Amino acid sequence: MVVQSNLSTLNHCSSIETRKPATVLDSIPSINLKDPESKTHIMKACEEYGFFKVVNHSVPMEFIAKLETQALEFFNLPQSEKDKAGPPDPFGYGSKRIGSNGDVGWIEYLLLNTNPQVTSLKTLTVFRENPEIFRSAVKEYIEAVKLMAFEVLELIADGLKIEPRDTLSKLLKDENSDSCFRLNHYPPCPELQALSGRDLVGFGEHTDPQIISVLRSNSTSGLQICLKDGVWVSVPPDETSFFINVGDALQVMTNGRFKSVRHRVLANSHKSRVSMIYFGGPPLSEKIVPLTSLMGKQEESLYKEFTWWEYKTSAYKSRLADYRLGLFEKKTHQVQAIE
Ligand SMILES: C=C1C[C@]23C[C@@]1(O)CC[C@H]2[C@@]12CC[C@H](O)[C@@](C)(C(=O)O1)[C@H]2[C@@H]3C(=O)O
Ligand SMILES: O=C(O)CCC(=O)C(=O)O
Ligand SMILES: [Fe+2]
Repeated sequence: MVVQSNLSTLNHCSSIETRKPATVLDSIPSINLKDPESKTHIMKACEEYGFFKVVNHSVPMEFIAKLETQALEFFNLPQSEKDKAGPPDPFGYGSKRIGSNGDVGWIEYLLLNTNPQVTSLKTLTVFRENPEIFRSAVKEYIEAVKLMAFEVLELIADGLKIEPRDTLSKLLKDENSDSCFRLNHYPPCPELQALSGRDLVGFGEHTDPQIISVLRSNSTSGLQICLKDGVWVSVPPDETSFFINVGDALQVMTNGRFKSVRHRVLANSHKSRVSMIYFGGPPLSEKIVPLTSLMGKQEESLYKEFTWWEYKTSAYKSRLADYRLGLFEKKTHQVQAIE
């Protein structure tokens, strides 16, 4: 990303009016994975926020640090080098444009497929420029984070009293799981101060379409989540912990008991933010339906039946801020919602 130092550059990105300073959410549920009560806390967090922090996890800090160094090494390459790994299709290197439907942000990123059988040519370009070190840093990080995601999904299954307890995690363990991985870099934006009263959007508001996302960032703030009452709150960064987002697919599988969390990232005027996110999705052919054992006797699904492929195809045609699940809700419930 070429960081040009003039205000006209900022006109290409969206800016939003925000209350300054934004409320900082110091009550973010923090789940200690080693706590025997963690499943109860996770349930509350998923129902209240669709979001929580994970501490006392077993992902080695060394893996995290190594990948962050590699990511920065990549993002510090000359623009012409980075462009060789783009444009994203959706995998590969992207700058300022997010997705292919007109969304923009103060960001550059690498989007990678975690399924080694489908590594795209562009991804290979990234690795060829920085051969084995980058590739192995990505691999060891994803492997460790996946284990943590499985553990979290098994605790969720326990909390929901779903049997077997790998009902959810097996969707991510499947060799055909349609998961992906993203390295985001938000360069500092000193001109931001001139946009008095406004904030520059790094990554616009959205929900993640998958089952869960596991996010780790450096110590630069910027992430905000939207609470049930529509208020946006800042999430204090914590470089040693992970943040979990409930995704749209998990909202459907719990028939709306859990809500996917709306979140966004605002640019920072003087510090760069680096984040790494694993998006755990099911195999493309998987039917995304409420889990039978969760449904009450008379309870009906709020959603039409669809496969992950159908949802993902539709999601990737949408704009970031769209309410993607709307197209898959049963009409009767939409009418009820309006009444
Ligand atoms: C604007 C878009 C970018 C996105 C695909 C989409 O059309 C709508 C969903 C977006 C999102 C959000 C979560 C993840 O970052 C992502 C990789 C995903 O699966 O859905 C992105 C997509 C993307 O960047 O291509
Ligand atoms: O970069 C971040 O902290 C969050 C980005 C995000 O929400 C995403 O990539 O889907
Ligand atoms: Fe996201």
